Amino acid sequence: MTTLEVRDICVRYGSAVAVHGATFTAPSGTVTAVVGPNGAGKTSLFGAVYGSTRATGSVTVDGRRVDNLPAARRVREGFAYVPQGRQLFMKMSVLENLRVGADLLGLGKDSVDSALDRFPVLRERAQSYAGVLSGGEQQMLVLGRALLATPKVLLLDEMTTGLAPKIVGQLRTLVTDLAAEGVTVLIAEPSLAALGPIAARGYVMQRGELIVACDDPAELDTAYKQSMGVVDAARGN
Ligand SMILES: Nc1ncnc2c1ncn2[C@@H]1O[C@H](COP(=O)(O)OP(=O)(O)OP(=O)(O)O)[C@@H](O)[C@H]1O
Repeated sequence: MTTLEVRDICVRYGSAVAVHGATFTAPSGTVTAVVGPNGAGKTSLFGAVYGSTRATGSVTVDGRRVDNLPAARRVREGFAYVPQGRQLFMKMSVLENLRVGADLLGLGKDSVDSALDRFPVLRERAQSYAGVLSGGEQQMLVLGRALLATPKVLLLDEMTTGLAPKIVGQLRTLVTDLAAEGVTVLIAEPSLAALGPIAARGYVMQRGELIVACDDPAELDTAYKQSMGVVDAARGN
């Protein structure tokens, strides 16, 4: 069981501060949400946790510091990241995309078979180019690739953007299942509506800071709307 502890993360791009002293905890077996508008700093924060974005502060998994490790080493420590924008090899087949991912991670054929077991639609389309898949199928392929190494900590950046409600429902079920299997899931979305009820807890991010922490999805939704000025802070509706 993996608890992720993130303390005092700062990300700077030149003189601009994108993340300012972000501190949070993500326990295993739960989905922890980070919600905030575009430009709030969610992607920069996730990059800092995964190790692909230069940052200061500490990242600890089950008491072990990993912030001194580059992203490639954090992958070996059980981190996986699904970035925004589905970065796939569009002119390679589904199978080739998974095989390349497995090769990069030094994993065998079994890992590819397990990924295809989890996503039957990808098995059906194994020989299709990634570029001809629907948006939902592409997102499943990116997720399948991220799951090849059976991660302990899974970072999902705007997983549902632009997808049909049916696909969003399937992805929510998958994420809930992964958390139930003990994966520490961290998910960034511009609003809670996309997540539905799957996040047991979460944080509101605004202008580079985590401004509210909530242990309850309804509370998080209200806090987010209040932070955006959508509801009256005093009345909470
Ligand atoms: N590589 C970069 N160089 C300079 N500034 C950047 C870079 N990446 C992000 N920023 C800036 O940092 C701030 C936070 O961006 P970030 O992408 O982390 O936010 P976000 O909440 O993920 O937004 P979005 O949902 O639009 O991706 C923004 O002002 C953005 O313009």
